[in-house]
Amino acid sequence: MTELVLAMDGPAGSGKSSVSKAAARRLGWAYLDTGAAYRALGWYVVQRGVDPTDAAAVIDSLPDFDYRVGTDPDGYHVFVGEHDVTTAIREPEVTAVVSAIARVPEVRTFLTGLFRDIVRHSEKPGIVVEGRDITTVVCPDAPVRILLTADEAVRMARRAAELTEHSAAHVGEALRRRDAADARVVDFMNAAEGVTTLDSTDLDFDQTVDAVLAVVQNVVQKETHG
Ligand SMILES: Nc1ncnc2c1ncn2[C@@H]1O[C@H](COP(=O)(O)OP(=O)(O)OP(=O)(O)O)[C@@H](O)[C@H]1O
Ligand SMILES: Nc1ccn([C@@H]2O[C@H](COP(=O)(O)O)[C@@H](O)[C@H]2O)c(=O)n1
Repeated sequence: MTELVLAMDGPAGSGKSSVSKAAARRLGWAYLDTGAAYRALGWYVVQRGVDPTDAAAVIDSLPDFDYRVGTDPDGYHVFVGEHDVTTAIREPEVTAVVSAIARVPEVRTFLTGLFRDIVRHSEKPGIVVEGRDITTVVCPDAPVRILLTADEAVRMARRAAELTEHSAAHVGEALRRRDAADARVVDFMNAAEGVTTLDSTDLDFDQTVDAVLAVVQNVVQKETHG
């Protein structure tokens, strides 16, 4: 049973996945990427020939959505049924439809239940859970809650630096469009009460991971020494 939850939210490209994974590795904790589930559902409905903007049809797909995700930061795999979709869910075709899936309230309720189950059944001493509504909806009582931000231009530059066949302008525009659509559903640009904002604009990757671990350390010390 997991003792400690580190909840992390932030906009696209802020570093949630990579920083959470590295933090989980350093802490010896589990790691849960919640965006992977929204992406996998997007992949699944497209495979079934369902229009991702047809909310009723998407809801009809939920009972057969057989989703499994690894929580080991070193052995991370995403399955839908027998299909390993770890790579496929990162393709631009899936990224383009995921916000339409994520705005359906029934989808959010279904996946939130699934995330809470995974957290409950994790056997590591702690778990890092990252997404858009983890600090506010999925794990609002987590002892450590962080909003990871970075200036939009910096996030775009980091994304553009990744190997891709698309131009920096295209990558940047897609990121901005997705954030705008997602922000209509959940607020991940402003920290809720009690959530620590960590701005990584002027930090490199290792400094950002160190800053996350410092927040965790702080909370653990307070819990231990009162
Ligand atoms: N502080 C940092 N300095 C430099 N590069 C960083 C930093 N944090 C993250 N990165 C890099 O930025 C890119 C985006 O990070 P990542 O994929 O973790 O973001 P994300 O918030 O999970 O994005 P998305 O929501 O789109 O999945 C990656 O290439 C990552 O290595
Ligand atoms: N808690 C979450 C996590 C993700 N989403 C939606 O999924 C998309 C993909 O997320 P990534 O973190 O992999 O980029 C994201 O754009 C959201 O539409 C969500 O709604 N809530």
